[in-house]
Amino acid sequence: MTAPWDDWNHILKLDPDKELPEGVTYGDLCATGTDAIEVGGTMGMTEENMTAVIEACAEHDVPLYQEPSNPSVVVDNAALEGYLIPTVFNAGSPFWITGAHKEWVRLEGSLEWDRTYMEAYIVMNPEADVATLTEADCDLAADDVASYATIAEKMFGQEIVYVEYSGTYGDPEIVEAAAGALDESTLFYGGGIHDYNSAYTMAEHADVIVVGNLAHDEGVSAVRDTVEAANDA
Ligand SMILES: CC(C)=CCC/C(C)=C/CC/C(C)=C/CC/C(C)=C/COP(=O)(O)OP(=O)(O)O
Ligand SMILES: O=P(O)(O)OC[C@@H](O)CO
Ligand SMILES: [Mg+2]
Repeated sequence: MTAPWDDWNHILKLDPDKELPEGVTYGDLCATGTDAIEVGGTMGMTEENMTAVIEACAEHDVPLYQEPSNPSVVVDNAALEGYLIPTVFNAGSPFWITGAHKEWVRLEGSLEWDRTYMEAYIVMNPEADVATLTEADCDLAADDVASYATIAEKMFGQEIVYVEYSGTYGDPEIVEAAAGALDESTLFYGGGIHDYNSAYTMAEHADVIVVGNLAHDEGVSAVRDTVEAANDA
């Protein structure tokens, strides 16, 4: 079975609650060579700001995915290739593992299963909004992370495992341990990637690197450097 992310190296994650640097457009960011755009963030998400970013990226030739942080912000938009739905394996409450998902299905009745995909998150930065919201246990050693990756793949059938350091650069040895634990599943890494070298180091271990804040803080050429590193690694 082939999956959309099989040949991705780089994802650009755009946060609808954040501005772009002066003079930078969504079109410029879509043209950086990134393999896919994920629209999402933890705080400040609304249907309106999600839709605005989706529409701004819609006319550009890059696969577009929504990554909703809760069921109430999921938008139905023809420009979307699909939905990447988080589940947080190290969350403090089952709501962020299965509860939000159950509510989504209960409210919707049925979903577009053929374009709904899961991401098994392991949240590692205790300072990140996603960690506080989900009360994640971030006090994890490399063998803990590797074991979460193993159960995600082998016990829960997750096709994507996502080591998430949102806002800070992670420990490459931990990412390496997660990579070593996976046979089939695709490893996403995100957090603190800010230049060619930081991107290259993580892309040596992860299948796909995710770049977020850099787009909002620095802009196009910095993002392009990370795409180049992801493709080189
Ligand atoms: C069932 C549905 C439709 C949704 C549930 C989705 C779940 C379980 C979400 C929990 C994890 C979460 C909030 C994911 C959002 C994506 C993410 C990790 C964004 C990064 O957020 P940060 O960078 O920490 O936050 P800010 O950018 O808002 O500061
Ligand atoms: O914003 P940064 O730190 O690049 O993190 C990217 C992404 O993993 C956030 O969900
Ligand atoms: Mg963020």
